Amino acid sequence: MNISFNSQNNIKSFTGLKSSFLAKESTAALRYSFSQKSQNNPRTSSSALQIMASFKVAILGAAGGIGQPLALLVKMSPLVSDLHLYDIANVKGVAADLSHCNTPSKVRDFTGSDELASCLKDVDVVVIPAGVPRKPGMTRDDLFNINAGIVRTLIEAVADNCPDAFIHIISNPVNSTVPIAAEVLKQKGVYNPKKLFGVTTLDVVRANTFVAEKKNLKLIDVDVPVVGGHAGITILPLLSKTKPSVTFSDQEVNDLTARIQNGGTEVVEAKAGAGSATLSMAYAAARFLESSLRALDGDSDVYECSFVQSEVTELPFFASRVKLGKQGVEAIISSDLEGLTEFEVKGLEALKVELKGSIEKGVAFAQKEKVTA
Ligand SMILES: NC(=O)c1ccc[n+]([C@@H]2O[C@H](COP(=O)([O-])OP(=O)(O)OC[C@H]3O[C@@H](n4cnc5c(N)ncnc54)[C@H](O)[C@@H]3O)[C@@H](O)[C@H]2O)c1
Ligand SMILES: O=C(O)C[C@H](O)C(=O)O
Repeated sequence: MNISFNSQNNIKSFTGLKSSFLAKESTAALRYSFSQKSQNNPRTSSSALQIMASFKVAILGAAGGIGQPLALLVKMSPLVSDLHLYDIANVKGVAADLSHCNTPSKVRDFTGSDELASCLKDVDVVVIPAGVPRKPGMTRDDLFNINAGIVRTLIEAVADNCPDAFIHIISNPVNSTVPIAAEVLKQKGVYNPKKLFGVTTLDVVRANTFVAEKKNLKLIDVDVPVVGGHAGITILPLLSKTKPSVTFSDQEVNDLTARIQNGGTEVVEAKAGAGSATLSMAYAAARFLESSLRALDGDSDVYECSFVQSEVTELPFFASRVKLGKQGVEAIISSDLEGLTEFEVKGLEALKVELKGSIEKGVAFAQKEKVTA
C-alpha cells in the first residue's frame, strides 16, 4: 500500500503505479493467479503472471523474522525478475517453499560467506535485515555490539560485488549501522550517498495508522512525514505536516508522538522475548523496496522518508522525505522542517544530541578497523 506524492505534496494516487504488487490492479491479478483454472474468473489483469520490469533483488538475513515475510511480498512483485535469498542458516527451505508460488520471479538461495558474492552479483537492490532483534528491556543501541560487525561484513561484500546497487539497511541500530555502511563503502572507494538508505518506513506506517485511528480518518488519505532517526526520541513525527490537514490538541500531539516513538517497544513487549516487529516491518520494507524499484523503472514522482546522508541539519545523516529517482536520492525535502510547531522544534533540538552520538559511534567503529579496498 503506497501513497505517492506529486511535487506539491498532494496525494496523487493510492499506489502510485499500476504495477504495484499492493495495488488494487494487482490484487485483481493475484486473485487471477491464485485461481487461474476457474472458468468464471475472467483475466482482469496479467500483471501477476508477467514481469513488468526485470530487477534483481537480494535479501541478506532472508530466513529471519523479517526476511521471510519480506521475501514473500517481494516474490509477489511484478517488478522483480530475480530474488536472491542469503542467510547464514535455514535459507534453503525458505527458498524452496517460496519458489512454488506461481509468480514470475526466480528464487535462489545462498548461504555461507562463500556464496555471498554470487548472491550479490548484478543485483539492483540489496535489502539487509540481518542481525539480532531486541528483547524487552533493551534499547536498539544494545544491539550495536553484534549487529555493527554483521553490517560491516555484509557491506564489504556489497562494495565488492554490486557497488551500484541501492542499499536498504534495516538492521538496528539504524542510526549507527547506516554511518558504518557509509564508512565501509568509503574505505572501499565506492560510496554513493544517493544510494544508501536507512529504512525508516515503519515509523511512517505507524504514524499514518495511529493518526488515522485517533482522528477517524480514511487510512489511505493519511500521510505523516517522520524525520530524524530510528530510535526513541530521534523518531520525530511532524504531525503539523499531516496530509490531509488536521488539527490536534496538545494532548493528542503528546500521546501520538509518544506512541509513534515507542511503536517498536510496544511490539517488543507484546512479543515478550520472541523478538521485535517482523510482519509490519516486512510490509514497510516491501513498500520502500517497491518505491525504489518504481524510481529505478523511471517513475519520476516517488517520495519516501529515509535516513540518508543529509545537509538539512548540521548532522551528517538525517531522516527526511526524499525524492527517489533512477540514481537514488534526487532531492531531500528540506521544506518539511520549515514552519514547525514549538513542540516539534523542541523535539528536533532534543533528538539531535542523541542522533549525533549514535552516528559518531558508528563512524568510530568503522574507522577503528578499516577494511581494505
Ligand atoms: N529498521 C526498522 O524499522 C526495523 C524494524 C524491525 C526490526 N529491525 C531490525 O532488523 C533486524 C532483524 O530482525 P528480525 O526480527 O528479522 O531478526 P531475526 O533474528 O528473526 O532474523 C535475523 C536473521 O539474520 C540472520 N543473520 C545473522 N547474521 C547474519 C549474517 N552475518 N549474514 C546473513 N544473515 C545473518 C539470522 O540467521 C536470521 O535469520 C534486527 O536488528 C532488528 O532490530 C529494524
Ligand atoms: O523496536 C525494535 O527494536 C525494532 C524496530 O526498530 C521497530 O521500530 O519496530
